[in-house]
Amino acid sequence: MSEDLDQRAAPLPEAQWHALLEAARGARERAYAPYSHFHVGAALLDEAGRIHAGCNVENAAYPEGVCAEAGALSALVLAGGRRIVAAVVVGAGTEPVTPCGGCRQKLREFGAPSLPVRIADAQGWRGEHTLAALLPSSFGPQNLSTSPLPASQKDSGDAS
Ligand SMILES: O=c1ccn([C@H]2C[C@H](O)[C@@H](CO)O2)c(=O)[nH]1
Ligand SMILES: [Zn+2]
Repeated sequence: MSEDLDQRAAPLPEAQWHALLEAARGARERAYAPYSHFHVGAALLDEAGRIHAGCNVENAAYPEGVCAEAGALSALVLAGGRRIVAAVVVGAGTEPVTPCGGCRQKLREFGAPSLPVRIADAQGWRGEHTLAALLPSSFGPQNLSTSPLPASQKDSGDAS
């Protein structure tokens, strides 16, 4: 196993998970969801150890609404991040909120199949999934000859 894969396999310290949870909860409080009333917050840890948060932003033209994960991803890219190391999504109700299909693909652009995605609600953690479990047999940057990823960061589409 390469050093790169070893690093990704190392579990994230709980203190960092907690910081991500707090960032996602804070973002969720800023959600603009007057139509669904379903407030979501997300936080992403990048390769430099920085946390980027986002909330869902709905629109009177319903399909133009943006998910919390997409907002956090934009913040990560704007800050110069290129890798997602860990992700947290915080929803509202009693059912855990996992990222929608579109967001799973968006996360795949900057996250390895081994990316851990934790789900939480007001009570606390509700589960952890790899991106590979959420998006099996995924299509990612490594599938294109124009992939922006260096060889060391490419890994097979479905490995977790
Ligand atoms: O993982 C999810 C699931 C849903 N939503 C948003 C989209 C919409 O604004 C509202 C209801 O689907 O929740 C997110 O932001 N992230
Ligand atoms: Zn989404």
